[in-house]
Parts: sequence; C-alpha cells; structure tokens
Amino acid sequence: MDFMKPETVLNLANIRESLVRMEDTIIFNFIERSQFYSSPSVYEPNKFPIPNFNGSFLDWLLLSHEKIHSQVRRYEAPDETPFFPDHLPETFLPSLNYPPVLASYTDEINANDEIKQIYISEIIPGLSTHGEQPENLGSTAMADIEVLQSLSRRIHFGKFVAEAKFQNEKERFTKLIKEKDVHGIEDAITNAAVEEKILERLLEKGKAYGTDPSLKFSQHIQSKVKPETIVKIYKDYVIPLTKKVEVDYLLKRLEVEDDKN
Ligand SMILES: O=C(O)C(=O)C[C@]1(C(=O)O)C=C[C@@H](O)C=C1
Repeated sequence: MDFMKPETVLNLANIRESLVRMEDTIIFNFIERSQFYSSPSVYEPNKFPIPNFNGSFLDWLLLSHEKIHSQVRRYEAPDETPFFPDHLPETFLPSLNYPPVLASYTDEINANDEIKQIYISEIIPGLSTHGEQPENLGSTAMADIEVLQSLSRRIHFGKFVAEAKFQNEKERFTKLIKEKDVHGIEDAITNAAVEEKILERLLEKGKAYGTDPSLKFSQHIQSKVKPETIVKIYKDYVIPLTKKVEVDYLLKRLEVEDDKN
C-alpha cells in the first residue's frame, strides 16, 4: 500500500493485508506494556506538578511526542491520527501533498479520546499486574504511547475500509446513508467470516509471539500476555471501534462534492 498511489490504497485486499500486519505490532506492543505494573498514577490528572500543564503524566508525554512528530509531518499522512489535534505545531519541512484518497472531512473522524479512555479503563487491567511501580513511570507511559498509537492507526484504518466499500457498492451505501440507517450500514460493512478469522489468527499469534520458542512444551510455557486476552481486546474493542469509525465516516459521505462520485 502506497499513499502516493491512491489506486493501491482503496483495494480491500491490500487494506486487510495491512490490518493483518498491524496485528503483529499491536501484540508486541501489548507484550512490552505487560512488563510493567498498571501504575494508575500515570493516568491520574494532575498527579504530578507538571509546569504549565493540566492533565495526566501520560497526556503530557503523549502531547510532547505528538508536537515533535507533527513537526516531522507524521500527521500529514492519511493513516495517522493525533490524540491532540488542536495543540500541534506546523512543520517547517516542505508539505508532502499526499493525493486525496479519503473524503475532505477525514480529520473530523477522530476516535482517539474514546480509544484512550477504553485503553486506560479496560485494556491495561488485562495486560498488567495491578499496582504502582514508581521507578518505571516513564517506561510505562512510553509503552502506553506505543500501544495507543498502534491501536489508533489500526482503528482509523476503518476510514480506508469504508471508502473502499463505498466505492465498491455506491448505490447500496448511498441509499442507506440517505436514510441515515445506522443499523443497515453496520450490517453492510460487517463480514463475520473475516472477523472470525482475525480472532482465530490472534489466538495463534498470541501463543507464538508470547513464548520462548527454545523452551520445550513440557516446560509449562506461559504466555507473556494471555492469547485469550488479546482475542477479547480485539473482539470487544478493536473491531467494534473500527466499525464505529467506518459508520461515522460513511454517515457524512454524501455531504461532500467530490469528483469520485
Ligand atoms: O475487513 C473488513 O471488511 C472490515 O470492515 C474491517 C473489520 C475489522 O475491524 O477487522 C471490521 C468489520 C468487518 O466485519 C470485518 C473486519
């Protein structure tokens, strides 16, 4: 998939291939985060006296990263979505001018607040031992940033899926969107067989990536993150949020005049 070549981006097979590859990144990021305790103080607003900042330690570290990444054009890429879009500096590098593949309102579809909130309240407890680890606050928040950015990229890929599906079945989606039929759109974008395959593959990947392959089966290998936990996170949050992004994107799809219509 090459964002400079729009024809490669809106191909559903290419998109799904990218989603499969992202599973590896996400699972390894989960494994990295699982080395540390849950450390609730990382997420508690104003727990530490950060100069000129109102919010949690994670928010401060994430925003600080996004400010730097914004200056190297990370958020010009159509597959990158910032958590703090209103607080980012412009880049001093020349603009990349990616050819548009998504509708012009794409930046308005941003599920990152919800992703961050679900990550803190639902996902971290499944990945880590409960408790504080004051000496690892920085490492913990760095691991969080990696997880959050990889989940955000995966979930916002729903925009490409949605645009590809819209292009493939324009008449069907135009009718559903005109009728604001959210359930109908959800049904139309759902492919139960693909979802089932993802969950099966995650179980296998979780078993393979989370264990030391040099150990023998008889040595009671324990996975670094339970494969069932990875499956549950995808089933309960990652896939539903991807679908939500798809639906939100499609609901606005007829508001734009664009030459693809
Ligand atoms: O591959 C698709 O068709 C998607 O819409 C993506 C996705 C997913 O999140 O992986 C979401 C909904 C479908 O039911 C299947 C898979």
